[in-house]
Amino acid sequence: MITIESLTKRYGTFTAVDQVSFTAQPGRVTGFLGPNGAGKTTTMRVMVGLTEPTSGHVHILGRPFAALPNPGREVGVLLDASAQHAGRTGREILTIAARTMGLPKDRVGAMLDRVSLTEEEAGRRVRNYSLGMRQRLGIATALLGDPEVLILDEPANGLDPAGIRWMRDLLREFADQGGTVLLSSHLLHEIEVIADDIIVIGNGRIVAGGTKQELLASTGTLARAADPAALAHALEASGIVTTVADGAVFADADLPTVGSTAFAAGIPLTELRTADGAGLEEMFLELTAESQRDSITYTEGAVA
Ligand SMILES: Nc1ncnc2c1ncn2[C@@H]1O[C@H](COP(=O)(O)OP(=O)(O)OP(=O)(O)O)[C@@H](O)[C@H]1O
Repeated sequence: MITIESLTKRYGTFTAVDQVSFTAQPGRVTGFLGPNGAGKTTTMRVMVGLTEPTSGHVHILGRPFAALPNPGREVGVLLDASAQHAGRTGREILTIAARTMGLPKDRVGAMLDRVSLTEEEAGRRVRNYSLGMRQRLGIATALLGDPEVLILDEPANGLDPAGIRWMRDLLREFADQGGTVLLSSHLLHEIEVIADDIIVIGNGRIVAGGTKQELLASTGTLARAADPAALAHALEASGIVTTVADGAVFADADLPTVGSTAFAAGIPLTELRTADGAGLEEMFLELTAESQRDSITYTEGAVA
């Protein structure tokens, strides 16, 4: 289990991560989705003690990373697959990591098998690896200590569709055995394919969260008004759960209910339609558009 509470990271006056809170549960794959620069890497670096937070806490298996007795055996981390020593072979990298963690040598061969790197590939220097091979090696390193928790930053980068399916199966198996997986991506489709739970971050703030089924549900209504906050407030006052993303209000209610509630509150709508399961996609597309920073509203109750 990973618990992030009110995490904030500022660089000077710039807030890279703003009051981020969420939980990654054991037995589940949690996807951390956000466009480039949203704050995913910064959040993950704070999780594993590489970046000091401005405020807030992260607990992994109930403790801060630095307080874990043998972090390598408890948390498998892949933050940058290209950061491996280019002059060493894949097998050498794993062997050194295994020695550092006090693991038996046969663990190296087992992990190479697990990530489908052949003998010949394991003997090649990493500088000659494709990005996909580096990701596989990075995942082998993360799995080496047989950890309970995996933290993987963009692990599907560079994998072809078959590679993404392979990773989905590997992470599924890991979670089915009770492990906690947190993986980030800037691609909605990748997260849809791999994750059970999805946390969406935009411009440093969490804008949505829940199970994949909840977030991709084909029910719900998208509405727009000149004052989206007032519309969201009126809907919430009628007991309708809403999420606001850059002017679009996603309401967990049918179209007539949203229309009549807005009408009763005297709020003219500029758009009203069934979300058609596109709520998450639409929200995400808007997040990826530029200059959204100050217009995203975090709605209490929309985040797991
Ligand atoms: N050391 C730093 N100093 C100043 N700004 C930083 C620093 N590290 C990150 N940032 C800024 O914080 C923001 C979040 O960056 P981060 O790398 O966490 O985003 P990300 O979601 O991982 O993006 P990507 O998908 O592009 O990797 C960016 O605007 C980035 O430029």
